[in-house]
Amino acid sequence: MTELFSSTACRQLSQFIVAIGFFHVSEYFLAVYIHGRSNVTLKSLLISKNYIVAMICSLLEYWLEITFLPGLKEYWWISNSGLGMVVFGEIIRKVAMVTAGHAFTHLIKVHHEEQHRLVTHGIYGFVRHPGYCGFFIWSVGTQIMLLNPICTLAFAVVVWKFFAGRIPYEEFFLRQFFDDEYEEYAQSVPSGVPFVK
Ligand SMILES: C[S@@+](CC[C@H](N)C(=O)[O-])C[C@H]1O[C@@H](n2cnc3c(N)ncnc32)[C@H](O)[C@@H]1O
Repeated sequence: MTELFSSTACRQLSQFIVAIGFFHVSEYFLAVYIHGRSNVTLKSLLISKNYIVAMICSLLEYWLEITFLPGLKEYWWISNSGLGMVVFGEIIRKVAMVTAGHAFTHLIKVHHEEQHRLVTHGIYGFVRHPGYCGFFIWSVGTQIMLLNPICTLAFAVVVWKFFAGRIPYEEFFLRQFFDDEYEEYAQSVPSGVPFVK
C-alpha cells in the first residue's frame, strides 16, 4: 500500500492525470474554438461510460502491480517512451483537428453539408485519419507510461477494434459525399491506423 505513495507512483500517476486532463479539456475547448460554443456539447469532452471503466481498470492494474510487483514500475526507459507516445499522439490529434477545422466533428456526418470540403492537405496528406491515429498512439501510450502490460494490450486491441469498425463507416459517407475525389484520395493515402486499409 505504501508503494502507492512512493516517488515512482507519484510521478507516474501525476503524469497520467495530467495527460488525461489535458487531452479532454483541450479537446472540448478546441471544438468550441472551431465550431462555436452553441454548436458544442459536453459530449466533446469524449468521456463515455466504457472509457471511464477502461481508465478505472488501468488504475486498478497499476495499484495491484505497484503493490505486489513494485520492481515492474521501475523500467523508466519504457515509461518515458510511453510519455513520448502520449505527447506525440496528442500533437497528431490536435494538428488533425486544426487542419480539418469545420470538417472535424466529433459525431460522424451522415448528410452532406454544402460547406463540407474534402481535406487532403497538411497532415491529411500523410494519413487519412490522423485524429484516430493520434488517439490510438495516445491511449496505448498512457498504459505504457504506467507500465501496465495487461492494459497496454487491452487498450491496443479495444481501441484498434473501435477504429477498425468506425473507419469503414465514416468512409462510406465520405465516398457518398465526395465520390471519385475520395476514392482517389483513399487509393493514395494510408488510413494511419495499423492494419486498417
Ligand atoms: C472525428 S472526425 C475524424 C476525422 C478523421 N477521421 C481523422 O481521424 O482525422 C469525423 C468527421 O470528419 C469528417 N472527415 C473525415 N475525414 C475527412 C476529410 N479527409 N475531409 C473532410 N472531412 C473529413 C467525417 O465526415 C466525419 O464527420
